[in-house]
Parts: sequence; C-alpha cells; structure tokens
Amino acid sequence: MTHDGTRSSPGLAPSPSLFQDGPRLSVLLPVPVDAPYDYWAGPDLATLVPGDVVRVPLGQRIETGVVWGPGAADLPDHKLRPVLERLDSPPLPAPLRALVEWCAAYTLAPLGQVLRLALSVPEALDPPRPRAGYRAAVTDLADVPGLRATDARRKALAAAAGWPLTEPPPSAATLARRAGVTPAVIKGLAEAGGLALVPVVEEPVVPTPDPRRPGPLLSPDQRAAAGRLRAMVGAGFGVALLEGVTGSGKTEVYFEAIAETLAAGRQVLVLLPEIALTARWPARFAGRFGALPVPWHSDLPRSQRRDLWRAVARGRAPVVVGARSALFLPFPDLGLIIVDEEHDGAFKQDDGVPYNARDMAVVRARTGDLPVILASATPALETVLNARTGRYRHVPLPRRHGGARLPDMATLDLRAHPPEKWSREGVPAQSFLAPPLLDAMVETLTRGEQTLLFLNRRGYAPLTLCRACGHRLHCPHCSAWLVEHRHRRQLRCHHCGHAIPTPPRCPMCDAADTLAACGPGVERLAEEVAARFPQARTVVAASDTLAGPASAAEMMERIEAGGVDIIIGTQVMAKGHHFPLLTLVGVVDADLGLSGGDLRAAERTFQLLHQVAGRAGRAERPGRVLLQTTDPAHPVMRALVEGDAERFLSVEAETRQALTMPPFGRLVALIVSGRDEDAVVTAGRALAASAPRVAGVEVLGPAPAALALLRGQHRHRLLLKATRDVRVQPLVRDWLGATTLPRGIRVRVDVDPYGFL
Ligand SMILES: Nc1ncnc2c1ncn2[C@@H]1O[C@H](COP(=O)(O)OP(=O)(O)OP(=O)(O)O)[C@@H](O)[C@H]1O
Ligand SMILES: [Zn+2]
Repeated sequence: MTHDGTRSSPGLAPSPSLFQDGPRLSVLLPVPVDAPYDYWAGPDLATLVPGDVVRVPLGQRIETGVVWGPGAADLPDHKLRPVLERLDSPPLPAPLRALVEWCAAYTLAPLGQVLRLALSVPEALDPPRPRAGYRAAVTDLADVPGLRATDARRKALAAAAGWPLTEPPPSAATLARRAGVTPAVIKGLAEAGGLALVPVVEEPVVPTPDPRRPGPLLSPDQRAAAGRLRAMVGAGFGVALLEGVTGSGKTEVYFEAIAETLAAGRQVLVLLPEIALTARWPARFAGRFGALPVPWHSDLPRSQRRDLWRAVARGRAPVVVGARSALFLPFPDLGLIIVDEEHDGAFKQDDGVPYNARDMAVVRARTGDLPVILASATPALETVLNARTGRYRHVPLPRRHGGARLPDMATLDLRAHPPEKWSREGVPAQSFLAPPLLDAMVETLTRGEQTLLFLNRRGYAPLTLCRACGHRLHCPHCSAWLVEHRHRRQLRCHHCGHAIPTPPRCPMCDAADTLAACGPGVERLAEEVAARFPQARTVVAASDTLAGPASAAEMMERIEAGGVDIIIGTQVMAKGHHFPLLTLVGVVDADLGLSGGDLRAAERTFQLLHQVAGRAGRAERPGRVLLQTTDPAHPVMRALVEGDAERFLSVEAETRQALTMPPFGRLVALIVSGRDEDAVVTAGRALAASAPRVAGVEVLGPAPAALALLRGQHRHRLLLKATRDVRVQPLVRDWLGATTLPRGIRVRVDVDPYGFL
C-alpha cells in the first residue's frame, strides 16, 4: 500500500510553453489508450494550455479530449490532424491531471480510461443550453396591433412588466403561475409581439455554507483535536488520522477544519462510503453551516450531475460530499479532503479502474498540496501503521461525547445457548435468536428502548435446498447460490442479478414441497421477530428494502424519534447513525465474515462489528451488545469484548508481517477470464510459466477464483506477492506485455486487491 506520500508524482513538473517547438501538442482522449496523441493546434488556437478541453478528430469520429502537454513529435508533421475547437469549460486543473497520471501508473489502467473518471459527465462540457425566458415588449396592450386586450392578457403583461430586473426572465410556466393565467396565454401574447422571447442560460444555484456560524461547544479533547486539524489547513500537504471511538464527535471535530477551509475561500471534498444511504450527513452539515453541501454519487440524475460538475469546475461548489468518484471532480481550488470511515472497503472500486479512493485521496492531496483527514473509529491496519511511524499525524479522540459510556460487549455462545424453535401456525420453525438475546430484547422493549438486530445478509435465506434429492439452487452464470427473496417470491443471484420466480417443485428431481430455506437473511429474521414480538414496531433496513435516499432518510428520522422498537438491519445500519434510544445491539451471526480466504476477513469483521456495536448507548442510556458466535475464543471476538483494538491490530500486523502480506508486502491479482474454461486454464498456466523471476517476488496460482464463474465467465486467479521494496508495476507491465493472450481471454490486473472474489 503506497498511500504514504513517498513517491514522486508525474505530471507536476512545470510544463514548458506548449508551442516552443511549433504548434504541436498532445491530447489525451477518454478512451482506453495508454498515452496522449499528437495534434496540430493551428494559429487560431495558439493560446491553448494544458488542461484545456478540446475537440479533435479520431478516425472517423470527433472526440472530446484534454490538452496534456507538448507534442511527442513521433509523427511527421504532414500526418498531424488539427485540433478542431476549444470548449468553453475551465481547464482540467493540474493537480487533477497529475492524479490521473498517478492513478494510471499505480493501477496499470490505461491513462485514457482514468481520464474518463474525470470526464464522467461529457455533456457538462457542452455549452449550457439556454431556455426560453419572457419579458414585456410593450408597455400597453394597445401597442400591439390587432390584439384584443383580454383580462388574461392584461394580467400576463402586468406580471412580465413587474418581474424584478435582478432576476432572469421567467419561463412561460413560471410567468403564467405568477399572472394566474395559462401558459398558452403567455405564448400567444409572445407570438403577437406583446412579450419578447429571450434566451436564458441558468447557472444552478449552489447554496453557500457559512463558516462563521457557531458550532457546538467542544469538550477539551475535541477542542485539542480540532485545533490540530485547523492548523493543517493552508499549510500544504499533510495527512491526519482522526481516530475517535464511536460517538466521540469526529464529525463535529472535522467540521471545524471545514469551517477553516471555507473561511479561507477554498473548496472542500468529503468522501463517504455509500452516500445514498447516509442521507443524514447532508442534513447534519446543513445544521452546522446553514446550507446543504453538493452531493455526488451515481444515483443522481444525469442532468443534475451535469449541472453540479459545471458548478464544481467553475469553483462555485464550496463543499462536495460524495462517493469515491467525487475524487475526480475538477475542483479548481480544493483546500481540504476528508475521508470518513476511511477503513471502509467500499472505497475500493472493483470494476473499471480498480483504485482505492482512500489512497487516491492522499495522492490528490499531495498533487494539490493540501491536507487530508482520514477519520475512523476502526482505522485500517495500513493507516494505523502509517500513524505509528509518524508518516501521518495521529489525532485521537479517546472518549465518547457527553460522558456516554462505550457499550458493554459480551459473546453469546450458540453452542451453550442454542436457539429454541418457535411455532408458525402450529408448525415448529427454526430460530436464529438465542434465549439470552431474546431476554435482553424483552428487557429493552419493556424499558421503551430500541434493539438493533444486525445480520449482514439480504433476503430471506442464503440457500435453498431440496430435502428429497439434496439439490442446491445455484445461479447458472455464477458459482453462487441463489438467495430467496420471499417478498418478491424470487430467487436471486447477488452477483449478477439473475432472478427466477421461486419454483414450486425441485428443478432437479421434480418433487413437490421439498424445497427448504437454509440459514437466515434479514427477511427471515423479521418473520421470527414478528411472531415473537407481535406488538413491537419493527423495520427491516437493507439496501434492497430501502427504496432510495429519501425513504432511507425518512426511516432514520422515524427511528431517531422513537417510532420504531426493533430494527433488523444489514451493514447499511452499521455506521454513522446516532439513535439516542438504541441501547441493545444483537449481532445474529458474528462469525459470518470470518470464513473464506480473504486476507482482511478478520480485520473487516472486527471493524464492522465494532461499528455496529457503536450504535448502542450513544446518549444518556447505557448500551449493551451481544455477539452470537460459535467461537467465543476467536481473536476477533476477544478483541471486541475486551475493547482491545490495539492488541488485535498488533497480532494482525505480526501475522501479516510473517507472511509478507499487505501492508508489509505488495499484492497484485491477475484474473484470467473467458467463456471457455479450458482456454482460461491454459492461459493461466502460460502466464504462470512466464511469470517474472526476481528476488522478492513470488507468483501463486493459477487457481480458480473464489467466484470461479461470474456472469458466465470462467475465472482463474494468479497472485503476485512481493516485498515492499519491489516496484511491482513495471514487473507486471513487462510480464503482460510479453504475453500474447488467445482470443476471448482477458486478464484483469488488480493492484492491492481487496475483495478476493
Ligand atoms: N461538542 C459537542 N456538543 C454537542 N454535541 C456533540 C458534541 N460532540 C458530539 N456531539 C454529538 O454527539 C453525537 C456523536 O457525534 P459524532 O456523530 O460526530 O461522532 P462520531 O465520532 O462521528 O461517531 P461514529 O463514528 O460513531 O459515527 C452527535 O449527535 C453529535 O452531534
Ligand atoms: Zn449470477
């Protein structure tokens, strides 16, 4: 992991005048190419500078690209094609171009493909299309020849004449509403010449947060932390790890650094995992600064993204809060980056360019010479080590705000306390809640407090099995079981989305009524809770049961206001939320994330469960957490119960060091995929045979990937493991460059792989 600020960044060297050697320059196109192409600028375009957005011919097409630098001169003059035009968009800022270069060099993705992340909304580069506005063309209707002065027309003209000059001329609909007439009246009057049609280019209105609004009174701990973060603003590149226990007020503290940056007139970027579902963050920000931040994520409508992209590029968006892709927005004057929940795996992008937004945020901070704050209650091991070695400033918040205590954690051994069946219409049904957890739920309900049952599994049951023949229903395109979603009466693949209606008979042996659900998902848990606590107000919160950000926010408000007794939730409930009445957290299957060969399985489970536990007892009432497990002695369970993150991380670090695993070593995964399994195996073996033989480098595999079949593609994996001093990128580049792949076979490179799918 190299998000440590040690490598030099390409592209930051001052670019010489582009036209030193004649009007030749290079243009990078957002297509999968490794380098920019040369073009000729012509006398009209002699003022082009790097970053300018231009249109150029490419083959038979016209493409939009970015002026990257002087030409490479590897093409004779007469073959050069001309730049067609420069678009009226601010140049892509130099620090962003440097990030694009860095990201491509690090991830080995084609340079043009990374540029595409920065030009994610191409229509934002087109000149904004004007809309029709109407203003009065006459002072009196009598001045319009041949027009009958009706009451409606009079009202329309009066409304247009009275429109404030400080505001853009209104649309037909707006003016009609103001005048109390139909839009047809407005249009008719315009045709007759009583109103003039004017083109109006409307800039989206981005509200301005006010940094001078007073924040809450900070505790001495918080004040000290905020002071250190404030001091970093304006002082150039620096990384701080803001490590605060759950409920310690990390958000309030980094808000102070945001205030400092805004007061200096610079922009702020806040990266959050799963933005759509943490809809409370913008409201909280607005509470502090009196205006909403600009949101950025893939669920926004395209037209809105176009407007926001433009606003950011023109420096008119003071604060952007977004998912990882917000990192590639063209901020002209970024002054601070915050990565909240920095340990979250959602910052790693798995398809397209496989980058980790947390690491790239550090790179962006360096290319822009600005500070970045990584906030977490359970920072990633690599971040902790960077803080320990002093590479990052460590800013701790050791206590919960307002004297709230951290919750009491205990394991609940499922072998000693097996769940007891409950009765569904007289038929015994399997239970997933052990008696001590049920007792705790009863106590909590009696006190009028809330329970969160945490189970990180969507749907009704993760596996459906035929009791007659033993057949397991799996996805035809993936090596994965189909997950039952009982509400929708479907079985779905959570990897490719394949869905079938729940079959009435076994598709293998055709027996009727033999298909049985195995294991719990949140829907199945909800069924048990409804039967055992019929009076309780229960909600299920999972990414597929929340209809969108608005309904998620509505549910969170209801929970906060005490309108819910029992919450059954997946990881969307794990972080960020602050529910004062929530005092009991039951983790239904604490062992769930620990199986599988994932390098970070233990670390991730620890982080996730710690986060979930942190939802309990955040206000006056103390909280309690019960972890249902079959292995209470597991180091993760012990670290959680003993509240000893430090020791857990030390053990984890020792283990990884012994195995030269990240962050003590480097990993690059190569996924070989194709429709024909034999061809995939052969290509995998050929790659292994030509693997680099260098000291400190080891190549493992090929072996079937954990998802050996995904969307109909067979997948085998090779893993290159190297000591930290090895620069893996040139090795992998040469290795793949020397290999010719048979048709239909693809190799996907993933530097610092996260998921081990
Ligand atoms: N100084 C303060 N004055 C008033 N309220 C505060 C103060 N500090 C924190 N709080 C409140 O305490 C709660 C927890 O704070 P916050 O959400 O910032 O903590 P956090 O460390 O980000 O929590 P987590 O990591 O668990 O999400 C919030 O409701 C916040 O408004
Ligand atoms: Zn599938």
